[in-house]
Amino acid sequence: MSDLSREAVEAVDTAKQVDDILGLPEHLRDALWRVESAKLEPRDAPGGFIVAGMGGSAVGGALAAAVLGDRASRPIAIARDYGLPAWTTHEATVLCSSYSGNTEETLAAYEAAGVIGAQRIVATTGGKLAAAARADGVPVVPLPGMFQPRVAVGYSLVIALEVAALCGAAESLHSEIDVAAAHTEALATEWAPDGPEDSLPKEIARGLHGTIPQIAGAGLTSPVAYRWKTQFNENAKTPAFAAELPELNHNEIVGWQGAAELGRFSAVFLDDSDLHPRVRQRIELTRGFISPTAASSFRVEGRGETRMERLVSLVLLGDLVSLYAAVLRGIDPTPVEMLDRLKTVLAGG
Ligand SMILES: O=P(O)(O)OC[C@H]1O[C@@H](O)[C@@H](O)[C@@H](O)[C@@H]1O
Repeated sequence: MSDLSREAVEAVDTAKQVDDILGLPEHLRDALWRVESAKLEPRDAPGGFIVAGMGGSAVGGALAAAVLGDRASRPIAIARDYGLPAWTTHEATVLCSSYSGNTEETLAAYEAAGVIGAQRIVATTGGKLAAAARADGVPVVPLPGMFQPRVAVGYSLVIALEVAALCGAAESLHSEIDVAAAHTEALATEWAPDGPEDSLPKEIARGLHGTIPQIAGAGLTSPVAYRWKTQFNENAKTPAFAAELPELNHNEIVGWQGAAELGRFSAVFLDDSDLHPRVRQRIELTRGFISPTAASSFRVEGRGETRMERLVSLVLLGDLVSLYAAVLRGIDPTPVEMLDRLKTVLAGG
């Protein structure tokens, strides 16, 4: 059962999530247009830039901070909680990002930003967040309403980048985003179900099948590793873990000694040409050290010239690997029953 053709994918992917994932290049372009159309007023924010959100909406902020790297000129923080960092002042800009507009942590952070008097900007399809923003006169970047929240990662990434530029936290990457969208299109074709049966995401999905993957990133690829982990959780419905280099060389590497006794664990190292040379050396060495106890391991490098291209290529790759992993398990990647159950219980209490 290792068929990952279009027919095999459609047999389990009832909601056609695969086509939404493959729409990433278009999402990047559409997000640029949506920010432009929202006509946000540039406002210098010496207090830094905070992205408040959860899941796919938060990871867009983390990916944006990674793409910017040392092109950021002010602190950029991600708030995945009911509140904001203790240092937040009225001089900060807070982007409240929630696809549904109904995520309670993000709604609480939105309120907290209002109490502090920080500049607020909202990105959402609607829900309570849009209603609150409307009532408060807070500008909204409207999102298209036909996706699973986690599929809208291209939107949350680009909107965070654009708002970072508008509030003086970083230079504008507008043209870099545009070029990256075109670059990603070619990858989407190559890696789609209709593409070759031995394409990179299909090969990785087959290699990880039946294992618990640990995804390791560093620098640019750290938040991408986390994205892969969460996509494995939500799409493939398996445990998965993310770790960072060089930190994992100071603890986690030792744990691999016991890996084979406890189960089938695999590793994916997300490499990038721009990483510190010693980190790149550590990736290769770590992969060699863990190979006796790892069920499988992969080292993949982002494709493209710019940081944006390379990061987006790895996001797309991880999204497709997680989807193909679901197909290999014979399950529909779209529903997230555990999350829905938890939300129902929380709503009752
Ligand atoms: O972007 P919103 O709608 O706030 O969702 C944030 C997160 O919520 C979770 O419960 C899941 O649905 C995730 O896939 C999603 O990324």
